[in-house]
Amino acid sequence: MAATPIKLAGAGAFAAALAVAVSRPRAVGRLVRTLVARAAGAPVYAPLPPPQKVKVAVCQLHVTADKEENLQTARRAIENAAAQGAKLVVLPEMWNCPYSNDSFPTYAEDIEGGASGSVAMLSAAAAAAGVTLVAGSIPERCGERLYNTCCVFNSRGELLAKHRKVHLFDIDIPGKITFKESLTLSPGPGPTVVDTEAGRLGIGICYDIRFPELAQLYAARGCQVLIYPGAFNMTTGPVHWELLAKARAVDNQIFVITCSPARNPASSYQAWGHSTVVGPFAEILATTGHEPDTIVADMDYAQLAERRANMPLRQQKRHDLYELLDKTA
Ligand SMILES: NC(=O)CCC(=O)C(=O)O
Repeated sequence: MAATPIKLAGAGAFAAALAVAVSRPRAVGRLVRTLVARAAGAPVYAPLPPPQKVKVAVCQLHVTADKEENLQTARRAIENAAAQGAKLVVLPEMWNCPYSNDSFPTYAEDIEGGASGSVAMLSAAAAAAGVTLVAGSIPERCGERLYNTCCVFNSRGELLAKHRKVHLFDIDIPGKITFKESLTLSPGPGPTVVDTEAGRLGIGICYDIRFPELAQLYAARGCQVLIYPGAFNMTTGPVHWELLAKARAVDNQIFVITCSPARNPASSYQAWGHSTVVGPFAEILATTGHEPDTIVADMDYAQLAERRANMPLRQQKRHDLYELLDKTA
């Protein structure tokens, strides 16, 4: 006797689930993908935090061959950013050493081992300033390999995540610029999404910005900001640096931050500079030239929903014609 109502309730629930599945196939697809990812042990991200405003400071640092000096410069910049009210602070690519294959092995540090002077300073500085710190990048040594690695700290100085540059900068424009990071560095294993007090961040390093799929993947995972510490050069910088930041922003209707070292005439690699904060309508919120500088911008995450409602690109995508395939979810 007791079995009948249970069976009926089961049939009712099945019918209801079938009705939802038929009327909302995409929602069901998302649910299935989430369950599969969870079963495979992949990280499953919480829904977006409520809209909030975040003041970001982007520190375009003067980088020299003197590592101690670079550490002090970075620490002062973090303090200065916090004094201006920033809750999120961003540093440039390779801020603790000259950007060169000769330097990477010499300046590399073992991040996991905890012996790293740069990481100890960054952790202490983030905690003292009470900021979320996207700490640019430094050369990381891990066993036999070197990586171009960005560490992210919370406001207690805890290391939240590490992004190892996924796309290595190997280019040859004869007579202009030739660089081959792969001579010394290994590519990182995949994308890095970090939930922080300053929002959900997707991290890329410099050349990573040229690959739109990585940015799309971050947007699909609910990132509010894409952050690219980078050191473009005097050939590609003038034509591509701002264009790429705006392109990633407008394609994904998302905030984009780029942070470069300042140009140093004494350096073998001349960085383009021009660190920039871009809004989700591809509008420049803050930018600078090539000198050492800290720029500050207010990001209002409510604008993400607003821009996406005004121009509903996500809903208008033709999923029947093309689809982003996230192989790491
Ligand atoms: N450090 C880099 O990845 C430089 C990338 C760059 O300059 C480019 O044009 O791309």
